[in-house]
This record gives sequence, C-alpha cells and structure tokens, in this order.
Amino acid sequence: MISRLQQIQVTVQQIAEAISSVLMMDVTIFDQHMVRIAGTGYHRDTVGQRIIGYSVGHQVIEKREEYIIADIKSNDACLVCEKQSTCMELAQLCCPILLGSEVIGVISLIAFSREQQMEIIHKGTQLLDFIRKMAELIAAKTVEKSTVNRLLFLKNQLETVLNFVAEGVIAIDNAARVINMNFAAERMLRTKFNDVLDFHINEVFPGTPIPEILRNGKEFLDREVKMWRNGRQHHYLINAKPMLVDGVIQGAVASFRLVNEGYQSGYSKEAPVAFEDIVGNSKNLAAVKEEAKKAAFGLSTVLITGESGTGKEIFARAIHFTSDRSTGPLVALNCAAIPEALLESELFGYEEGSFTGAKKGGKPGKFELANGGTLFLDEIGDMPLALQAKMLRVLQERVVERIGSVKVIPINVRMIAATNRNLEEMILEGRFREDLYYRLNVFPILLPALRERKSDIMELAGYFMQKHARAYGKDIQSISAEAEEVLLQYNWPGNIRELENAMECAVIKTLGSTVEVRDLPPKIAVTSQSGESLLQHSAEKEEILKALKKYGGSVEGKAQAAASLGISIATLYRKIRKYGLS
Ligand SMILES: Nc1ncnc2c1ncn2[C@@H]1O[C@H](COP(=O)(O)OP(=O)(O)OP(=O)(O)O)[C@@H](O)[C@H]1O
Repeated sequence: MISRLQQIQVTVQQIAEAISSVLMMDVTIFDQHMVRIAGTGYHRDTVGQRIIGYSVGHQVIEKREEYIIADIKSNDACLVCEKQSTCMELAQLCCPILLGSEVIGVISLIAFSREQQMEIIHKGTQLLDFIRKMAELIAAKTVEKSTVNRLLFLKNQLETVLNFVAEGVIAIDNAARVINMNFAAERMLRTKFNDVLDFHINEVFPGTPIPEILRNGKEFLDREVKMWRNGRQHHYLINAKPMLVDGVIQGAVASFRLVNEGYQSGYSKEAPVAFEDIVGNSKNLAAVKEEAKKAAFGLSTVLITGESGTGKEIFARAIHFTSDRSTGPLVALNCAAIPEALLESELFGYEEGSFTGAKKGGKPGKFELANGGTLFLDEIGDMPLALQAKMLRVLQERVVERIGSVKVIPINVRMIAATNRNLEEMILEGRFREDLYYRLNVFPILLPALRERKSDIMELAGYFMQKHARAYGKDIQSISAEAEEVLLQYNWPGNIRELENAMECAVIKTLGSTVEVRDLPPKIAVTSQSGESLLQHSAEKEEILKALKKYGGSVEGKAQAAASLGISIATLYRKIRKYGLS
C-alpha cells in the first residue's frame, strides 16, 4: 500500500528543498518503511529507493525519538549502522514525523561539511525546533490529502447513487442557483447539467416552488408543477427539503418525477374513437389496424407496445369502442403518473379506516370502476414488482380485494396494457415478472414508429394542420413543397405527438395560407437538412428575436418563448449567446 508520504511526494520534496535552502544543509525525508520520499543534494538521486541496512532512521521510527548526532564517528546510535565506517556524513539531526502516536516518516538534516557540523553542534535544539515544525506541517498535509481523498470518494459514491435513481434530483444553493443535477433530471428537463450550472432554478425549471424553501425553510411533498415544453404541458410531482449547515439554510434539494398527462379519470366521458378515426394508410399501419380490430372482438388481454407518441392510447380507445363492451366504462390509469405509494390503492381501492387519511366509506379501485368494461393500464413497465405480483393474481383469479378488506370482489374487466419499454429486456434485468408478461401478452400489438411509415407523415401533417387551423380560426390550406421535404426528412423521435406539436406551432406562425419551412419548429427545419446553412441561421435568429419580443426577456418570457419555439430553455439560452442576442 502506498504510504501517506508517498501520496504527497511532490509536497514533501518541496518542503525538503525549502528547509535545505533556509538552513544551507542537505535534507532527506523518508517514510516509515524507510523509502526515501524526498532528498536534496547527494540524496536527490535515490528518491523512491528503500534505505537498506540498520541506521539511525530505524531507531527514530522504533523509539519515536528525536536525535542530534554531533559526530557520526563516535555517536552510539551510529555504532550499530553497517555503513558507519564509509559514511560521508559528519553530523545529523533527525526528527520523526508524527500523526497522533504513529510515526509516518522521518526528516533528517545532514552536515557534510565542518561548518554545517558546527551549526548542528551549536544550534542543535533551535534547528530541531524548526525541523519539528516542518514535520508537523508534513503531517498536516497528509491529513489534508486523506480528507480530500475521502471527499472525492463520497462525491463519487453520491453521484453513483444519484444517477442510479429514477427520480430527477436537483440541488440549488442559497441564491437558488443550480449546483447539482442527476441524469434523470437532465433527461426530464431535456438539458445538460453543465449547460445550466449556476443558472437560476427558474430559468431551468420555470414555475417550480423550490426557491420558496430558501425563504421559509419548509419542506414539501408531492407538489404538482406544470411546465410548457416543446409545445406541450408537462406535469411534475416535486418533493423538496432545505439543506441546512449549522442550522442555516444553505440551499435546497428537490426530487421530482414526470407525471405525463396524469389522466386518472375514466375515458367514459370522452368521445368514442373508431379505427377509421386513426389517420394513416401506410401498409404498416393498415396491418396493425387489422390486428387490433381482431383483438377488439375477443376478450383477451391486449398488450400494445410502441415508442412514445405512436398512438398506443388512441388504439386502446378504438379497441374498447369497437368491442362489445363499448357501452361499458373505459377506465384508464397511467402507472408512471401515480406515485408508487398510491398506485396500489388506485388500482385495488381501499376500505374505510384501512390507513390514515383513508376516505370515509372507502374507495373503489380502477378494477372495480372498470367492471363490465375495459381497464387501460398505460406505462405498465413502470409498475413496481410488488404490485406486478398482485396484478398477476387478479388476472388469474378475476377477483380483487380492496386494501384493508378480506372481501373478494369478482370482476369482469378486459385489460389493455401499453408500454414504450422493452418488457423482454426488463424481464432479463429482473425488473418485470415473466409470468405477468405472458398473461398480458395474449394479444400483442406492436405500433410502428412514424419513421417506419413515412407515407403517413403527410397525411397526418395535413390532418393536424386542418385540426389546429380550425381551432385557431385560421385559413390555412396547404404545406409548401420545401416544408414537405423537411417534414419527410426529419426522424420524428417523438412520433405523432411531436408531429402534431410541430403542426400546431406551424399553424400559429403561418401568416398566409401555406405552411412554409420557416413556420416549422427550428429544431425540425435544422436537423432535417444536412448542414446548417447561413440562411437557416438567420431565419432561426429572426425567429428567436420575434419570440423574445413577443414574450419579453424576463425569465417567464424566455420560458414561454422557448415553448413557442419548441426548444428547451437551456437551448434558447445557448442560442441567445450564439447569436449575441443579450
Ligand atoms: N394515427 C393517428 N391519427 C390521429 N391522431 C393520432 C394518431 N396516432 C396518434 N394520434 C394522436 O397523437 C397523440 C399521441 O398519441 P397517443 O397518446 O395515443 O400515443 P402513445 O403511444 O400512447 O404515447 P405515450 O407512450 O407517450 O403515452 C395523441 O394526441 C393522439 O390522439
């Protein structure tokens, strides 16, 4: 193991040189294993080597004593040294480097000349006082080093843990500036920590109540915050706590999760959806529609998989309204939208008095509410393992028990589950139960991504253009050939939802009756083309300026401007800097 002195070798050498130049004598410093850590003059060349043989140094370490050796040839301590007869040193002064009661090394001041020897003879105790101070300094440096090492270790440990959790975590200092952020927070806020370090939290996460804590010191749980991003409103549930040092608020830490459109209420109130309402005639989509129609007429559980925004929910609704349960309830629950602790009672309900805060008369769960109809469980991949086991029982036995009750309630419910996750991979990682997967996957439906059905893009774009033009009372008739090319070239990672947002944004911006490239969100226009032309740059700059003029340069204004441009706030700030728009 590397010794304490070895860990700070450079510092030890510097101290040896400083002593040597002040006292005009050579210095050597070695650790408790007799390895030379530093040396000046004659001893410089053997730094890093172990001192062999039994010498005064060994005695300093063993006895933890200081030595003043006025004459090497006659001193008792030197008599035991094998090299005494050939030793070129005339006199020596040795001092242990102590860390508590442990010797971690020795400083030795050496006289090679008569004058230096005289110095040691006449001023030995003063010199020793000085060397002792230097030994204390070195010991303090080793403590400092191990403190730094420990802090680095803790920092790594903390980062590993932070980046392991699925919740977003963000920390601010006492001026509400961002000082830390984990991977999940980066993902959810679509930003990079380095891009927003030291930004005011409101610039990164507008509308969050986290700064309140700096004023009142009160922690809060499950506060809902809505934020516009990419033309879409996102809901977050936030918990936050003050960071206290010696009782003084030094900042705050918040953890949050994205509660995408927490549609907890049933769909029964909503308008029915037929397969004919699902826009798109590509071969891929037509095949899936045929499959889904077959599923609608059975009673089997359906598992819809597909990337986010591919239309899983709209398919689930079409299946329900085409099935012979269409007059029954359609009840939906997004497993990712509900805090884990509440999910069980949402699904299974509870009896009166089953836990603190339980409603009088108890509450039915979604299974009961969906009786005679369909239960749509979205984001099933986010269901915790313990609940998965309970779900499996319901699917096998077709009965539910409310929390806190022993009564068994029979249920007649068709289940449709959906996920954008790869459940088979999750099974291998032990995060999803294989038996539940097979129970759910009776009728699998795989929705293709938009990029896998390019021929649907323009049909959908036209459909959304008309829908939003109607809503905004605008007379927009067509999409220009250039805009069409851009729409077709783009990769659509956010699928149909992203296309709908893009077309809504275009409808808002279009001045005439045709959607042009400049009306599309800059992100789509830029990434669709190979290389960013000067023309695009100036168009983008103009768009940003327009948005900033419209919404104002305040933090809130910038957040709105970013939302209207379909970009994240951090990207807006980057572009403001890039185009010098301060
Ligand atoms: N083929 C389609 N025709 C018309 N609208 C569609 C079509 N597919 C999806 N949409 C619309 O696009 C949006 C996204 O679809 P939906 O919510 O069904 O996707 P999803 O796969 O469930 O997304 P997520 O996994 O993110 O919840 C919805 O507003 C939906 O009405």
